[in-house]
Amino acid sequence: MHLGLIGFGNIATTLLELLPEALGRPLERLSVVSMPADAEPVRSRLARDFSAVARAFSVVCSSDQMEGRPDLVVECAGHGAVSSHVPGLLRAGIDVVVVSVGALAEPRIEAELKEAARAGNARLILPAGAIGGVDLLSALKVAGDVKVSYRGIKPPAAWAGTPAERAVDLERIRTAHVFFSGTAREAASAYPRNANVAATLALAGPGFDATEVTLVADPSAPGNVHEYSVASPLASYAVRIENRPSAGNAKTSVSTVYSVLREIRNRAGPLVI
Ligand SMILES: NC(=O)C1=CN([C@@H]2O[C@H](COP(=O)(O)OP(=O)(O)OC[C@H]3O[C@@H](n4cnc5c(N)ncnc54)[C@H](OP(=O)(O)O)[C@@H]3O)[C@@H](O)[C@H]2O)C=CC1
Ligand SMILES: O=C([O-])CC(=O)C(=O)O
Repeated sequence: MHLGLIGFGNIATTLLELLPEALGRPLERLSVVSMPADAEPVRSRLARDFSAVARAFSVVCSSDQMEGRPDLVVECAGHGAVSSHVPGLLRAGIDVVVVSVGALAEPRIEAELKEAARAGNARLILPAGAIGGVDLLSALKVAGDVKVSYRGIKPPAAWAGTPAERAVDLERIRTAHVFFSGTAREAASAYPRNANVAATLALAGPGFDATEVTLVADPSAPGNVHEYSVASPLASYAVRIENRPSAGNAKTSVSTVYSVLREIRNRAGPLVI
């Protein structure tokens, strides 16, 4: 398999630690798209820590410079990287797993990605990411009248550097504070590194403007907690997930990496589950 990776941060590097054992064999090639200033450090890190991951490596600064044709590309860089890199890959017929799902909250980006996938006969794959139960939601949606309400609860440090800082004194709060209530579109746009799951629920379910979102900073949170409920004429259910944050990024739950790994294993192995 030739795997492309856009981004070389927490998700990408944790994924590379897991890949050799998960796949049981090295990739044919790994192509990494990094920011220009990061290219040399990424090359050194690949040679030092990840030589067992692939038989060949390349590091480029733009997705159209990737050597050969990847079988699959994983975007794990952020909302900006989705609009710069993903439409071109899809138009070229390359399937892409987009982890920064919240980028689709911008209607122009959602339309462009769908148009590009159609034009290239490629698939835009949105992983479940830090949550589960998306399969049932996506199935129920077809029958109509599905309602989704989501609550994202993280320790205060995970909200650092976000607009939550204007509503809450993150360093001093002692109890849980709700600092945002609104739609999934508003949440995904304002919290691009923290509310991608709200976008995933919206896309699998009733859409960005009909998905209710509440965001909470809670010093007692047992990790990054995602709670949501689904009501539909066919079934109703509620989910609560207590995720461990990643060592490399408190905002990102480590299970997100395993969700990406699942997409790759489903692609590389004989069984899809
Ligand atoms: N669907 C889901 O459930 C979840 C989705 N996410 C999404 O995944 C993203 C990545 O998470 P994580 O790995 O923890 O974040 P990190 O910040 O650790 O890593 C992101 C990396 O991507 C790099 N990068 C940014 N823009 C580009 C670009 N245009 N081209 C190439 N590289 C780029 C960054 O470089 P630099 O630091 O130099 O800017 C950084 O090294 C998050 O921003 C979020 O959008 C996260 C968690 C859950
Ligand atoms: O990793 C998580 O817990 C969820 C997250 O950051 C997001 O939805 O963007």
